[in-house]
Amino acid sequence: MSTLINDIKLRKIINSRGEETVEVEVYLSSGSVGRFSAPSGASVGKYEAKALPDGGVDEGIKYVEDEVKPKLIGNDALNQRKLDQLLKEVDGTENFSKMGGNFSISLSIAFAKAVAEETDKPFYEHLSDEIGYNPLLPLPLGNIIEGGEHAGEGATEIQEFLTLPLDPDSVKEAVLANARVHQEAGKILSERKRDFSGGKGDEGGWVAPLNTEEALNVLEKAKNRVENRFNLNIGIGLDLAASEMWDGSVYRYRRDLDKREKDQIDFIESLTQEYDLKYIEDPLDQDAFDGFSDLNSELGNSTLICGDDLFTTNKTRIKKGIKNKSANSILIKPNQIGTLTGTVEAIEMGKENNYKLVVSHRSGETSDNSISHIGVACTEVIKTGAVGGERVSKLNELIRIEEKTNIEVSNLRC
Ligand SMILES: O=C(O)[C@@H](CO)OP(=O)(O)O
Ligand SMILES: [Mg+2]
Repeated sequence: MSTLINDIKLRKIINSRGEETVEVEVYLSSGSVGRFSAPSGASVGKYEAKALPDGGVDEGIKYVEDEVKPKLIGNDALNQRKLDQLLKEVDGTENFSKMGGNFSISLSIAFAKAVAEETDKPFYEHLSDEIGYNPLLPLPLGNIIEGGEHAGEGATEIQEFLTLPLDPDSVKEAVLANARVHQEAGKILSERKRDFSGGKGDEGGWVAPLNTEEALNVLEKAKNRVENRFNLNIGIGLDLAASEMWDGSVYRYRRDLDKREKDQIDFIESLTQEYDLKYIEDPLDQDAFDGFSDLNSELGNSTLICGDDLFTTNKTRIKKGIKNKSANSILIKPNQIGTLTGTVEAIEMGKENNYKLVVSHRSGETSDNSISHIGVACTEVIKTGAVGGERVSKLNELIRIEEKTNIEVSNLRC
């Protein structure tokens, strides 16, 4: 076995929005190879790593070829922590703005996947051996109706209307359930709206001219049909991506009234009562730690209150959230923090404080399925859409892992 880094290849590819991104391959001297390609967000938190340098993918490739690669060749890929530290030091900025967080995360995950291949383990097994949690298949959050930054002006203001099977017998049953809710919602929308054209948003959710309650009614009807037909228990969730709605004094809605922070909190509490919401992501702006705490203390006993832009997978921000009791759940997006070590540190901090972890895709995805493996190794939930090639590449990987192993599916009895 030889885990010395022998070569690194970088190539420009496109993501699901047709935007340029990077794919990295790390070759070990044994011949084993690890590959990762980075996704990009549309609703980007202001505290995330900068995805690409100002000059885009071409500048990133040149920078990594000239400045980073020579320092990596010859190192042992087993030293994940040391390599990730090296990436930070070479870049030298707080947010990977020189190299681009998409380059650093691609290198970082590709190191780990090369070692996994060399040690003959699936990536999830390599990770869980390193980190020490029992592998479990994460419950999938499916995107059914989509709006906000992921769709046009005519769509809902709220970014994601989601479903979460709560106690499925298998991950396969859960993946199929979300896909069926998506199909049923499509049928309901075609029946009730003449101005629904069948369009979808960046993550495959339906795009329709609905206000928040109308969208939730469609979602509820669709999920009830699937629950009854297949005897399942499916929760409803929202990602409000509220930083995108916040203009500094109010949350802007096109079809509902604009809301000050207190009104936004009341609105979410009343929606939670009416629709029994089980998952609420980014209900408030990314700096509203106190407003998050109010919501968490009201709803946190029976609903996951999840911080995405609030935390940006960053342990300093997560620490602040824990101190303030701002949430009970953390969204994990590896490219927000730029290294696998940073990702694992965020996860560990969450686990130590009994937070639920949700590993997540980005709206501009590639067909890479590494986040499925991160989910199996260390998160209870995975958010990666319900349909669409770049989404199902991750969901189908979970089905494959389930079939090949006796790993059980997570269970959120809430
Ligand atoms: O807000 C989010 O949670 C994500 C993924 O759904 O969107 P984006 O990748 O555009 O940030
Ligand atoms: Mg989000």
